[in-house]
Amino acid sequence: MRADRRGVLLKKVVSFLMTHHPRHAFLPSSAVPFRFVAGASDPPAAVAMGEAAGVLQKKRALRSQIRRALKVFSPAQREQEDVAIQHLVLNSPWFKSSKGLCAYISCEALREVDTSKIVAEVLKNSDAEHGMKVKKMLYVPRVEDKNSHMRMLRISNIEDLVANSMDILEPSPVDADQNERADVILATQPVDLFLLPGLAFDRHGRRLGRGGGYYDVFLRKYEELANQQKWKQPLRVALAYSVQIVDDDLIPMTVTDVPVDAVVSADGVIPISPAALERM
Ligand SMILES: Nc1nc2c(c(=O)[nH]1)N(C=O)[C@@H](CNc1ccc(C(=O)N[C@@H](CCC(=O)O)C(=O)O)cc1)CN2
Ligand SMILES: Nc1ncnc2c1ncn2[C@@H]1O[C@H](COP(=O)(O)OP(=O)(O)OP(=O)(O)O)[C@@H](O)[C@H]1O
Repeated sequence: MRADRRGVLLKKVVSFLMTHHPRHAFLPSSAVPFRFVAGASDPPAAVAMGEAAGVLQKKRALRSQIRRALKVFSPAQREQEDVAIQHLVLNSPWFKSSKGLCAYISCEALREVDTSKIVAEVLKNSDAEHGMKVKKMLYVPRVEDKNSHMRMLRISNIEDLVANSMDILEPSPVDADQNERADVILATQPVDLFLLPGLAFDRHGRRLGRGGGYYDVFLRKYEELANQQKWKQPLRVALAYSVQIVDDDLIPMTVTDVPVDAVVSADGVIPISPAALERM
């Protein structure tokens, strides 16, 4: 196929997906689900992998800007927002009704929105002593290698976590009885909620992570699994301090970047996708 015709065809496909694909139609950017555009030779690999120099530079600059803003963010304000965000999550119907979730274990040094209260609540509810309550499955990240490979492993106790080389708490691959921990990708039951970290977010669902690609790879993999299994897609909910919510034209999105359905900040929940508008 001639290059110009190929371009027109690609534009048509992209335009169709932007208006017809239910999970991504809300995002007016170049973020098209990877599997829809990764044809035999369309588009060129460099574009498909989204690593154009300009994009990389823009992402790096924005990461530095947000890191600086987080550094000067006052501890009192941070604590107030941590309390408000966790309160919003813990009291929301979509969290209360959740049967299984993947959440990050917040790291103080990275100045991430605190998840300790949420994690404690989920673990408390899955404790045998609280057998009357709804038991939620909790999966948390474990970095396996530097090739953007992260697994989400099930924990049932806060003691299941140990600090890794980056000083982030993560589960050991085996539990106290030397049994392999359940991996959410191999689980027979779906999760319905992801609580996501990141550096910057906008009101259209764009998300900028720390640059490892760990979450983008994982989220895409889980999306494919849910489609294969005919499970409902989990809600992707980002937790953000006020200084992490940026204007709409600042976060560049490429085909591998996965948008979020909603953002929770201290000011409230911002539902973005049709799924979020329906469920939140
Ligand atoms: N709490 C938490 N757990 C997580 C993640 C996360 O973002 N937060 N991850 C999500 O991927 C994975 C780990 N990836 C990470 C990627 C970068 C850094 C980090 O320390 N970044 C420094 C800059 C390092 C550098 O570029 O020299 C930073 O962002 O300040 C940490 C974890 C899995 N677990
Ligand atoms: N599904 C994928 N398949 C292959 N490579 C990917 C995929 N998703 C992201 N990557 C690659 O990972 C690298 C980091 O991507 P990016 O800068 O978007 O990460 P991030 O969103 O900041 O990090 P994270 O996803 O961990 O929060 C890039 O080189 C990107 O092309």
